[in-house]
Amino acid sequence: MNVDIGNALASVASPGVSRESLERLDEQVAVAHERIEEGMANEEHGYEALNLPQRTDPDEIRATVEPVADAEILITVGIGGSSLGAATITNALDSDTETVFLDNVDPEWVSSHLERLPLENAAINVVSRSGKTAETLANFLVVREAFESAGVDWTERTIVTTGDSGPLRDLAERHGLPSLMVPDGVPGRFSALSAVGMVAASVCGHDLEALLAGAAAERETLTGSLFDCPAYAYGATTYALDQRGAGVNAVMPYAESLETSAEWFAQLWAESLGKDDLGQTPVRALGVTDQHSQLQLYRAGPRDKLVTFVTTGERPDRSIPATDVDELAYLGDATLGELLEAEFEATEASLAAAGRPNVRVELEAVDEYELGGLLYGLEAACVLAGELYGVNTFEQPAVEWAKKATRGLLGGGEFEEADAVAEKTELRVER
Ligand SMILES: O=P(O)(O)OC[C@H]1O[C@](O)(CO)[C@@H](O)[C@@H]1O
Repeated sequence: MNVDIGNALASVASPGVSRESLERLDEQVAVAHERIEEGMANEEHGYEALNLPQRTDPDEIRATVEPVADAEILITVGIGGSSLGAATITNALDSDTETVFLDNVDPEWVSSHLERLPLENAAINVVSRSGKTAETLANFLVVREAFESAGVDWTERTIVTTGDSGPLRDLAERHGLPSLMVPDGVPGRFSALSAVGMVAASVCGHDLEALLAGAAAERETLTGSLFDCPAYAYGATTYALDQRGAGVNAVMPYAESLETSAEWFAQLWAESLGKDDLGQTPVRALGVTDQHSQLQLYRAGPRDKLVTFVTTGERPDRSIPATDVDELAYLGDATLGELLEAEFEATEASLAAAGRPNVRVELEAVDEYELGGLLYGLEAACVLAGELYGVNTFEQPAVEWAKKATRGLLGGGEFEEADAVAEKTELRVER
């Protein structure tokens, strides 16, 4: 990926970061880079994620998924990092395999999928690093029952990716299910380039080697200066802007195929950096659509935002039929792709003209190589930002309270805070 941070400089935007500030910050980037390299060399928890390009084994993944390689439909049961990486990859690329991601326990939504899908042509990709996430296990039990009701032997259609212990590992061993390991030291939101994200990619027929090659090429760009490394330029610029008041980061890919990548980024950024009262709020946006939804706020609302555009280079285009409608004469013989590109450039210029900081993350295409580079590059940017914030990038303790309260409310274990949930303050305004 390439990064253009020009529209985030103080000379054009407020909040903005001066070139001199970035040069001073570059000294911290160099120190942070040393720490990152040390963490990678020592295979330390979290930093290990940046070693995935050489750790992940495509042959092992392909061999494991071979029993379901013919699936016309792949149902992935997981949540957070155990779903979003796989969804980012498979939603970005064309495949003959239909993918469904059950990453919520909305009964109507789960039932609507299971009732419409021909389960005899489907496979189950159940993913959980801990192997005990309530939503994933609950949905898996529901999906398994649906397969049984349809007379389909789920044990012949299920791939498991989990840690070396826990309920899901036990289930895989008990039923002799094909399984893969979630690599040690890799938090879920950093695991897209492991089996966690690549089992689905493999079943969909995508080029695993190209995904890893793109990531490996991005790994090679990690140097001690933000001026030589796109990932560090992005991580350092977002940090510097947050320090100057841009507490919101709206990620706006100009491609439907990359919409899920903004959802994946939201977890990566929020769960890694949102600690000790610090962190930048990710917003999922989409170009051109959110020009008609959120752009008003981005251009004229509070000066508390960075907009991260993601552009995609040349892609298949489609012509717009000629028209005699006078108001549309400006379209001329433009294509849809040319219209989208013009809208992106106009929106980028609109924010710059209004002094609103924005950064362009550029892909050359939407293919496995570029996707691997994007995933890796944004992960490296996040690790750098975490070093600059001084937070523990790779843990997420704040999510545990609600999990324990949920178990308490369902009677699944002693949890004094469950009473606090029951005693919540109310001021109901009823119709
Ligand atoms: O892969 P698991 O263990 O099911 O966890 C799913 C998700 O839940 C979290 O642990 C947060 O609760 C995320 O960090 C993780 O990606």
